[in-house]
Amino acid sequence: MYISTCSAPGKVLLAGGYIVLDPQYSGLVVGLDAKGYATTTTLSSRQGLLHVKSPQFIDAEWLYRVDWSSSPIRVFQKDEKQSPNPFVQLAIFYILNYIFPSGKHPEEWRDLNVIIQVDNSYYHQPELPKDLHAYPKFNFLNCKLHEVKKTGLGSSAAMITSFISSLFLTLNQLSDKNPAQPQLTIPSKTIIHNLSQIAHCAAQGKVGSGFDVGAAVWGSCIYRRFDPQLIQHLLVDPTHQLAGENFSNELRHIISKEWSPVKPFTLPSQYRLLMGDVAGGSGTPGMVKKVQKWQKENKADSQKLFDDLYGHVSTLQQLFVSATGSSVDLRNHFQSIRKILQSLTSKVNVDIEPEAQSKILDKLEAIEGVIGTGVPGAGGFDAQFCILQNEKHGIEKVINLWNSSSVTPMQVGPTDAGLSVVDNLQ
Ligand SMILES: Nc1ncnc2c1ncn2[C@@H]1O[C@H](COP(=O)(O)OP(=O)(O)OP(=O)(O)O)[C@@H](O)[C@H]1O
Ligand SMILES: C[C@@](O)(CCOP(=O)(O)O)CC(=O)O
Repeated sequence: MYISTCSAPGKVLLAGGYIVLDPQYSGLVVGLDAKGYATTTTLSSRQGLLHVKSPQFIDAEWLYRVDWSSSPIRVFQKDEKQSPNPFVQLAIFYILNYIFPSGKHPEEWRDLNVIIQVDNSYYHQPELPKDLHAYPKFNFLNCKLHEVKKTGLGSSAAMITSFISSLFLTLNQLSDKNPAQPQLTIPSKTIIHNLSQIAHCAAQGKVGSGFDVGAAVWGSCIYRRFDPQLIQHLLVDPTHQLAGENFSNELRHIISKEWSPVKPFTLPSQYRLLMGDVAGGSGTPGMVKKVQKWQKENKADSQKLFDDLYGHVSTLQQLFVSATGSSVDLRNHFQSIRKILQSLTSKVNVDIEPEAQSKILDKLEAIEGVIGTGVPGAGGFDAQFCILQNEKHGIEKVINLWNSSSVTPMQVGPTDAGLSVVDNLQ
């Protein structure tokens, strides 16, 4: 029996929302120590079955059957009544077609059991009962997956990346005559990154910037989008998974390339990143659509606004990376970014920095030691971020302000580590 657990970090796009969709610009992404985990165990049967379970939710269990007779291999949900999970189904589709390009039922195949777990910070948690000191590491949320309130840390990217990674390691162990301890090397991480990006785009039905998958594999980074044309022809729909005869070869060809290298990034240790959950969440795809429509209709105005925005985002990146920026410089750029996003909010008429969030962010900025605040990524009602000097006094003031503003301070911090093998998941 083989068993492997992988973990992938969550993300916060501190600066670069919307512009990061265009490869001429880049975004500043911090990886978070809130992680998604997947544990794959081999079974003794070999019927072409994969049993996947997400025990933090009601009815989150899926049984898949592999159809080895078609080319490419297809993956069907056995119980039609169970609500589909295209992210999981397509992750299986892409990894199997990558590992078994010949399409024949492989001799070494063993049925698989996969458990998905994610850290509590990904989801808004109910208030802690008085008699409980803390929730268990993977709290049972007593609701269905589609009903949960997300905080915006990138659950689907962390899930899909850790899932593909643990399947990748287990299937390689099965194929290997002398299997060693599973390890993630840079080339294997590149393969897992590329497979995860394709599966994630196919499940979302569109090619996003992919910074969340980038952070899930590489951790904190300066992220530049890959060319969407690279993968467009490899996106299949979750239900039929129809593709040409040569699909697996094309997939392997594209997967083996390095698409767009990320630059690693570390938040300097004199600063602290805090996150506050506003129990909202936001509909990123709808917001992106509205911004893109406005862009098309207002070419000159939007070009200027995006260029101005990137001016501040790229200077921030340089100041952080070179460690040359004074806190006053950093603060000025963070404030300018907020101003531009506020102007985008009113031009597009979409809540990128909603008034309710602005009020709290303004108060945060008035606290001594705070250098930057905002609603990350697409904005809206996702959790707020606050970067400040790593000093007890200021941190306490931020926490007190959040507590008195119905914002819940979150138990998350930055991590530079990306995708990892976990030896002992408690
Ligand atoms: N714990 C989980 N178990 C199984 N599937 C999950 C889990 N978390 C996320 N998913 C899959 O990802 C989908 C959510 O994807 P969606 O793109 O809406 O979230 P997201 O944008 O990553 O969230 P966030 O707001 O955290 O960035 C779910 O419908 C499900 O298919
Ligand atoms: C608006 C956008 O640039 C960022 C979305 O970030 P988030 O999912 O809100 O963290 C979209 C994208 O990059 O795919």
